[in-house]
Amino acid sequence: MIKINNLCKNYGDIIALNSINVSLVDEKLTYLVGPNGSGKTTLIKSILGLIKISSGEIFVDKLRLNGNFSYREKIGYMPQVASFPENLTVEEVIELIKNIRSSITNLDDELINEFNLKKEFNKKIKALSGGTKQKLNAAIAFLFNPKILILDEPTAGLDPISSSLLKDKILKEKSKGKTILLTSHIISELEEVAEEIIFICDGLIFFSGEKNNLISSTGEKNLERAISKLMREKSENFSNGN
Ligand SMILES: Nc1ncnc2c1ncn2[C@@H]1O[C@H](COP(=O)(O)OP(=O)(O)OP(=O)(O)O)[C@@H](O)[C@H]1O
Repeated sequence: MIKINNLCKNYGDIIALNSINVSLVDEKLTYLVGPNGSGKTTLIKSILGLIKISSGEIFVDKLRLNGNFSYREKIGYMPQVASFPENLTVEEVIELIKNIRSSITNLDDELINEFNLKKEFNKKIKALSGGTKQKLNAAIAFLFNPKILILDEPTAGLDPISSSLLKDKILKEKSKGKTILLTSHIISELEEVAEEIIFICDGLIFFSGEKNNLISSTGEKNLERAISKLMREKSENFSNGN
C-alpha cells in the first residue's frame, strides 16, 4: 500500500533521509522508532507530501506521488503538534474540517464521544489544555474513517485513561483492516499494539520487519530492550566513526 524507493531528503547540508527503501505491510500496525533527530517525522511528512523530497519515489496504493494530493483523503494524520486556528472554538474547527472533506460522509466520531470532547465544544483552541488539544488532534485523525492512519507520538501529553482509550481505538481500527504507522518514544506503552517495526537512525533504516524477529535477533526479552540495544550499538558505531 505504501512503498518507498531510494528516498532522500536533505535540509541544506543535513541528510535527514539517506536512500531509504521500505514498505508498510497492509493492514498491519507498523511502529516507526529511532532516536531524536533520526528522520521519523521527515519520513512521515514525505509520505504526506508536506515536504518536498530531494529524490526517490513514494507510492500509495500503487499511485506514485507526483504533486496530486487526492490520495491524502485515504490518510488520517495525527501530527506531533497540532496547529489549529487559535481563535476558533473546538466545534468550529471540527465543522471547518468536515466542510473541507465534505465528500466523506461515513464519519467516525467515536473518539469525540470517548474523550468527552463535546463539553469543550465552546472553548477556543487557545484556551485548551495541551492534553485536550491532543485529544482533538486524535479525534480528527480518526474522524474520516481513513484506511491508513499515520500517528506521530499519539499518546504524548495524554493522561493514562485517555492514552488507554486511544490505544483501544488504535487496536479496534487495526482489527478492521486499517494500515497504521505510528511513532513513539515510550516503547513499552505501545509494544503490545505493534506488529511490524521500522528502526531508523541517522536517516538510515537498520531494521524493517516483524517485531518478534527483531526481539529474537537481538537476544533480548522485549521490544523496549531490543530497541535500546540497537540504539546503543548505533550510537557506539557513530562515535567510533563507523
Ligand atoms: N525544517 C527543517 N530544517 C532543517 N533541518 C530539519 C528540519 N526538519 C528536520 N530537520 C533535521 O532533520 C533531521 C531529522 O529530523 P526529524 O524531525 O525527522 O527527526 P525525528 O526522528 O522525527 O526526531 P524526534 O524523535 O526528535 O521527533 C534532524 O537532524 C533535524 O534537525
